[in-house]
Amino acid sequence: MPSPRRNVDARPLAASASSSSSGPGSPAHGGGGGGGGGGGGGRFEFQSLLSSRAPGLDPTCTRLRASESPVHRRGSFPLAGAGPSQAPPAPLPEEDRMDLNPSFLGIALRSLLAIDLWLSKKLGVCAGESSSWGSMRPLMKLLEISGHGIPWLLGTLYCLSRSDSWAGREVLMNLLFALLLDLLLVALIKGLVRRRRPAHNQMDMFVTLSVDKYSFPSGHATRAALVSRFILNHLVLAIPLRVLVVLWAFILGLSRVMLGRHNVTDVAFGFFLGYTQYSIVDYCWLSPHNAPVLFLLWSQQ
Ligand SMILES: CC(C)=CCC/C(C)=C/COP(=O)(O)O
Repeated sequence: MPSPRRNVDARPLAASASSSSSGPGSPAHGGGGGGGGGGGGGRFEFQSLLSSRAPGLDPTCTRLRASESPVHRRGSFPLAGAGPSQAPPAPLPEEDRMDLNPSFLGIALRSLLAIDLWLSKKLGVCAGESSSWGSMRPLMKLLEISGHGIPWLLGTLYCLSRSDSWAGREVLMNLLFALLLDLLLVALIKGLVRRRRPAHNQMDMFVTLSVDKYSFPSGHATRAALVSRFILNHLVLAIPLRVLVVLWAFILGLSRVMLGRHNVTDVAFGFFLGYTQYSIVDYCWLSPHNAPVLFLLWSQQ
């Protein structure tokens, strides 16, 4: 089991350090302050800086435990002068390490993640009854139902059963296909990514699937983007109604974060995915020409 102490696995460096500039007078020499000390005598602090700058050192020296926060890294390793009698410790397993010199992309992603978590927590103002906007929670939950999969699936099936024109049936059949594709893709990605919902979320949602314990991407956001793009492209609506459809999608996405159900990136990616899903549906548009069996079967119902 990894030690709870925030130690950098820099043990191979000890030998190099003894022959280089590090010593009791070196700035890298910690003297035990700041929690880096422990067994094995004196310890070096801030080894990450030292090892990342020292040329020719073993790159494995620049690694630390993966469970540690990068902002709290604090290196420590036995003093070079601790004596050659100490047996060289076994290296940490690869999966228990993390690069101390992450790429620019790594830094950018970590920063984005930190901003995402911070912003999502700030915006989660309806996460509980006692939250600052807790009184708005019932309204947010109503919005949640307006973007839930069940009313959309049942509503589409109902309209399909009532439709008496081929054109109407074609559009509804494609909406049904779009909704099913959305459920499938979201479940697949949620199952693959397995990002937990924010800690401040109360899991009191109306009918969920097992993958809905995960938050990335937001299924409501994908549906909002998909359905609103579908409606705007296939229903002839007056401008105010078109604006209302776009507003509904946007507010539904925002409400996911306000309810504490999602982080901002879950919703942003959900919008992107829903928008893309519509392009897929449009590309594979089902019609009596390319899917005659489907339409014949339905018309015999
Ligand atoms: C049971 C059916 C048919 C759909 C589940 C819909 C649902 C609960 C999606 C989760 O949405 P979020 O990812 O936005 O929380």
